[in-house]
Amino acid sequence: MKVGIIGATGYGGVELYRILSNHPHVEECILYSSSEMDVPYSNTFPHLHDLSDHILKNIDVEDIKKNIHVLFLATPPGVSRNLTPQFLDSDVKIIDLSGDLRLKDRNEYEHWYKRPCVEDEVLEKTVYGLSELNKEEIKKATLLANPGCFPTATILGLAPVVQNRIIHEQSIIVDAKTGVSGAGRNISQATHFSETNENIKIYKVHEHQHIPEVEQALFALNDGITAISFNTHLIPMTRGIMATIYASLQESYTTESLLDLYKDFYAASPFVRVRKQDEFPSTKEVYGSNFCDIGLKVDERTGRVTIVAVIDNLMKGAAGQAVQNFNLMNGYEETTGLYFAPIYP
Ligand SMILES: NC(=O)C1=CN([C@@H]2O[C@H](COP(=O)(O)OP(=O)(O)OC[C@H]3O[C@@H](n4cnc5c(N)ncnc54)[C@H](OP(=O)(O)O)[C@@H]3O)[C@@H](O)[C@H]2O)C=CC1
Ligand SMILES: CC(=O)N[C@@H](CCC(=O)OP(=O)(O)O)C(=O)O
Repeated sequence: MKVGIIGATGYGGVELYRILSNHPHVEECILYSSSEMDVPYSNTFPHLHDLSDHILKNIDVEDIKKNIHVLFLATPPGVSRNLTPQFLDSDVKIIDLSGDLRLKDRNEYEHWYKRPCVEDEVLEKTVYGLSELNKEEIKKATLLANPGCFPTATILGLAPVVQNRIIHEQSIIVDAKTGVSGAGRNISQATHFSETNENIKIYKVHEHQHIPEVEQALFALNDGITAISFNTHLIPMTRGIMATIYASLQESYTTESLLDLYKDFYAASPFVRVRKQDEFPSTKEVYGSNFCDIGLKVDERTGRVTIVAVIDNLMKGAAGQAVQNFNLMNGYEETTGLYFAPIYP
């Protein structure tokens, strides 16, 4: 299998390379850049010195069509919208890590991403790639939208109680935190060391582009879902997302019964680990891995449940999940090249 990565010089791209260069079914990994051509990849990433002899290639669509079986787009929003349609007449399977193809309603995309949406033909062919909810569809996909980092943690944290109508659909509040690598490799004032170190900042208040993605996925599980409250915070760490989720219970449930429900719901999902009673996951416990760990506790005083879901934004939130989808799309075991322990401490 020959794979290509466009955006290989970014954080999502180099994480894809880390996994795919050790994947047993990948014979060749070709790396593309729109800004650095014909130079060794290890010039951009010296930590790959002696490990990679790859030379960055120019993005030539016709050449990719001839040489690549699966193409990963680890590119900023707006790039896939232009590139993906050019592959519709080919056999190349596309896995897009950006938000360009995730929303089925083009008006929602244009509202939240503030740019024109891809054409309908592309949206219709695209499968949303959260394997814990739609594995069979993913197996048949040729065009795949890899979920966003916050939506991955939030949807996995909520799916069992939403689908089983255990919570009041209008009561969902998501308080999410992310490490700085979620903003990509480009330098900006918001991610500058002096702005992030010893600091915590809320951002995109009520305006985060992941809100419609979470609502779209939850609505597919339960048509009573309306608008959710969802906010994000930037905190001084490199990797990791924690979504702390609050919702009101329709009836009284014990923590134990909800944990059992989650364990059943995710019994066939190798990358979701439901924690024991009174054990809550931290981001370090999934660092560098493709796991999503979930803990929860019922608050009997308020009739609400607190659910905590953690992921590594570059793994289960991006590259790891993209390879999980790659495995399913190509008939490999879902865990191939991905089932390893987090880096700890
Ligand atoms: N970082 C994260 O945790 C997550 C990111 N994502 C999404 O994944 C995508 C990649 O994110 P991330 O790796 O963090 O971003 P980065 O900014 O780190 O990297 C993006 C790469 O895209 C390439 N690029 C930029 N413009 C173009 C263009 N016009 N055509 C082709 N390539 C281009 C650049 O490489 P070059 O200049 O060499 O072409 C750059 O290295 C984004 O859409 C992001 O929203 C999703 C989930 C989590
Ligand atoms: C820290 C930080 O800025 N994180 C980004 C993550 C977004 C992302 O990954 O973009 P997609 O829309 O392609 O999923 C954010 O909150 O917007």
